[in-house]
Amino acid sequence: MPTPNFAAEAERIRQRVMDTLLGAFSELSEGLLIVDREARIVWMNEQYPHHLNIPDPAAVIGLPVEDVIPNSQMRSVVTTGRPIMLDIMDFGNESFVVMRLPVRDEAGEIIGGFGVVVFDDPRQLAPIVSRFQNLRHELADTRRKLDEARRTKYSFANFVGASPACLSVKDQARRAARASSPVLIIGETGTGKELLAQAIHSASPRAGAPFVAVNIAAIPETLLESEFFGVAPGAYTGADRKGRSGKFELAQGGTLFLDEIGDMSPSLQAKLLRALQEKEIEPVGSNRLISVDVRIIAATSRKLQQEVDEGRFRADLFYRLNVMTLQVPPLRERLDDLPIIAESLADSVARRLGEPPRSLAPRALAYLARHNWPGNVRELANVLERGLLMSDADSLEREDFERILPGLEARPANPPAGHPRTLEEVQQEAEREAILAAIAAAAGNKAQAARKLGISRASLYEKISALGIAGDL
Ligand SMILES: Nc1ncnc2c1ncn2[C@@H]1O[C@H](COP(=O)(O)OP(=O)(O)OP(=O)(O)O)[C@@H](O)[C@H]1O
Repeated sequence: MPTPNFAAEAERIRQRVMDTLLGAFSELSEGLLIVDREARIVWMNEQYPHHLNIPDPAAVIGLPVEDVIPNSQMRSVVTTGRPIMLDIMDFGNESFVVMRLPVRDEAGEIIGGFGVVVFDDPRQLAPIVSRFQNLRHELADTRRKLDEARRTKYSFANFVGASPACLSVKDQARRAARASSPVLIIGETGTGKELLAQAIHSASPRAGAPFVAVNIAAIPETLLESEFFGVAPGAYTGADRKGRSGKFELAQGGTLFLDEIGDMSPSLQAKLLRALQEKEIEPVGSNRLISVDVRIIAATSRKLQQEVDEGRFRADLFYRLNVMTLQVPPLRERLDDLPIIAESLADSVARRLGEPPRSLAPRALAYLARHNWPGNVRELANVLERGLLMSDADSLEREDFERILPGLEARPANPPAGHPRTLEEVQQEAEREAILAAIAAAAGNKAQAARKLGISRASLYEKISALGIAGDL
């Protein structure tokens, strides 16, 4: 229990601190500043003008604080009434550690605020300041990389191919670039859907604004809504505490590419439809609507019309997205394009690997044309990269690819599109394609592929052996 003596002494000390604190700060601190409730400078201690390179201290009285200290946060303190207990403030080449507090009158009304430079010599705080500066540099670097990533890499020139099917897709894509309505790109995995989406964006009037891609199949369902619409400050604890912009906001003025739209859950489909109709989004945990001006390009490797017919995809969203539709043919249906795509990919892969360029022997190309290419152009790029790494010769030969894709000579050459086949052949081909595509999409994980296909792992293995596709995996 404090004695009466102690209580009196404590009160005396408290009173003295209250009376002299500001004076002590003023003497000890290299900077003390007082502003009124409009954030105009009311007073500064003697030392501060020297640090701020102010020749005539009297001349700054009455000026808005930012006119004198551009990075000052005093206005926020007097507007919100919230103190900023510790902050690093930059001024020219110097960094000060500062504390800012609001000042209230007897009735509790804010009448102004004061800011104190707690440390003016960053050397005293070298470890903290250098960590802060490193973090800031890392942040600037990450922002720059993000901006680069949001710029498109591809234009129509990168979509290689001269087959009638390819030329027709490119032609439609060019037309889509001139329009502003949504685009739906349908095609198997690796056929170049994202490449086309980027090319459309780069040739559109939105080219100067961001291109933001979201792969719906790659993001857990529980995170998709916040990924799309953002999070309001305070809605979550932890890393999202401060709030975060969603992909819609990040794509403001530009294009949002929604890959694997067929994988979207019904509840998110409803929210996406609302966002497209109203041109407004509501971040998670907020009741504020944000206007968005975003062009949607959606892509799917599923038969979306069938998903609609079977009730898995909303018809109204489908019609909204299906305004301009591009059907990208699989590689096996435009084998005429294989040599020119392979040449172009071999060059770019060699450049990326720092390898000398190689040619592709005609027999090698003929051998590659026998493959079914369930992973399409992406798979072709991967096979060429492996071929390049395995051989030092100037020209890649059929034998190089026999090692990577064994057993193709035993298989009949791919029939030209439209070649009549028996129903059994068609069924087997469809199963073969679905299985290879599912395994490619699951990056070789058979359990995951079986789940996607809706069959057990055992029956997946049975089918792989019955269809003779083990060599393709
Ligand atoms: N016609 C083409 N010419 C040159 N490169 C192509 C072509 N089509 C696709 N590619 C290349 O193949 C790779 C896969 O393309 P992309 O990612 O656009 O396919 P996707 O259809 O979006 O695949 P997924 O559905 O799996 O996301 C990329 O490296 C792309 O540059």
